[in-house]
Amino acid sequence: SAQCSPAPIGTELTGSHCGIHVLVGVTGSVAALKLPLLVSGLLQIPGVQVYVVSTEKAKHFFSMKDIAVPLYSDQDEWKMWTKCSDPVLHIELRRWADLMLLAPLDANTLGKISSGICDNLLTCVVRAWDLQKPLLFCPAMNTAMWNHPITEQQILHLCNFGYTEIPCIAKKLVCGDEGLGAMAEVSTILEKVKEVLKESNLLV
Ligand SMILES: CC(C)(CO)[C@@H](O)C(=O)NCCC(=O)N/C=C\S
Repeated sequence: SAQCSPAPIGTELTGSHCGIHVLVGVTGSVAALKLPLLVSGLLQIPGVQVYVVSTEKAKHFFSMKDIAVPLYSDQDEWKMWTKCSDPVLHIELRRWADLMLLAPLDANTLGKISSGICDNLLTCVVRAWDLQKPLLFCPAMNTAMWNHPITEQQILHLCNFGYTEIPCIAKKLVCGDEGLGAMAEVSTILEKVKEVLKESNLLV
């Protein structure tokens, strides 16, 4: 589809827009260091435009200068909304997105989403998510966290909402532990996104 300049948030009325809008949610796993790689890979899918929503903790793992697309975080919500007639950022973002990709999804945010906690911009977007739109998530956490029984319970909750898991893989983790908990490879994530975009008739 024709390359169209991304309309700034707040001017987006609901209804059709050109391009495929992918919203990447990034949380505080060390796997967030892969965000620049993931974003540039997504931008190579024809017609895809990317916005990023980051938690505060995630920002420790990448540099904003390595992210060539708009990145929103908690303060943007409050900068944009000062009076009732102002746009609400997490609602504008849910309207803008055709697909949401939570990569990496850390243990903390997995827990919040599975129980409906929405105490920051990212979890508010997810809490308001239109379940007719695809939401993919890539768990990433220390092996000991992964092995705790609550992890499987919470992932099952997300799958029951209709979200798609891109399973973690076994690796020697940066903290030296060996085992499950590493985020899926970026190439795997990109293939899954393309597959889902085709299934949703967003990508030909
Ligand atoms: C960072 C990367 C991608 C390097 O290959 C890999 O180790 C990973 O996904 N780790 C995420 C697991 C994690 O958050 N560990 C936190 C403490 S061990």
